[in-house]
Amino acid sequence: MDSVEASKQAAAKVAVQNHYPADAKWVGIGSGTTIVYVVDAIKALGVDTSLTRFVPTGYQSKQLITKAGLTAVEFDSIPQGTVLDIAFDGADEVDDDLNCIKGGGACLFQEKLVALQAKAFICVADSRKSQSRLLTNWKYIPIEVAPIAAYRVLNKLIELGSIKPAIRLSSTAKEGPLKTDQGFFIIDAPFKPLLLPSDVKAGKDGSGVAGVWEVETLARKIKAIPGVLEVGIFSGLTAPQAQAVGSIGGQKPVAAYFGMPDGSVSVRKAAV
Ligand SMILES: O=C[C@H](O)[C@H](O)[C@H](O)COP(=O)(O)O
Repeated sequence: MDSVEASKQAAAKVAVQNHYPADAKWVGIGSGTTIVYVVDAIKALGVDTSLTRFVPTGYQSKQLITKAGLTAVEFDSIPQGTVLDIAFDGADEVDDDLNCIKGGGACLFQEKLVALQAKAFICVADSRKSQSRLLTNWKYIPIEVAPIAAYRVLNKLIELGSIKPAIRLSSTAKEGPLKTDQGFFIIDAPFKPLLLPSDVKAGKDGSGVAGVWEVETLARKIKAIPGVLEVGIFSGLTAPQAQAVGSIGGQKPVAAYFGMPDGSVSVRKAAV
């Protein structure tokens, strides 16, 4: 196993040890390469999972759960009003405020539903994903769009300052756009690095002038374009912060675990 994979594995182990509730009834399982180590770590805990239902965030995630001998229940089959005890997922980039970019593997819509439905979302990643501001190392925002609206959305993104947004193509031999689990397209939209609210308070203009945006402002602008199903920015509140203001669900993780090159694990926690 190379050092990046080893760091993902180390982060997954610590995250699961710290957050997996022994009596969990409902657990969200994200998508990507890092989440594989989260499922391994849950199995390694040795707790009784016979009554636990694992909620996938797409095809790959469902296969992962099933192959591990765990019970998968798709999001549209969970009883109305059910709150997941916990949700684990990876990320493409995480900033100082725990805003995330997700969707590098084209699974962002179901991932957002699952994160929003959980009492807490825990992010697990390797050190490359930890950056002070979004779009530092990772260069684009994945956006899931209705195919019929894709070209119009591309133009609206250019109006917002995106630099050469593009419809993501299939990586298989079959030519044409990649299709998500919903049968939608993904547009990858590069933008300049995003600002935090603290940058704006400090006097930086995050209103999109010169194409420079504050993270939540840009997320809302993109989400408001007709034809956009979901945007791969997870921002705003964590679930406990949302609950404190009488709302259900938050998009941001309560904690992000990063596996470091030296084998250690670094944790970034949200303010309560
Ligand atoms: O669409 C994919 C998801 O958002 C993933 O969680 C994200 O891309 C991180 O994936 P990985 O763990 O493979 O870096």
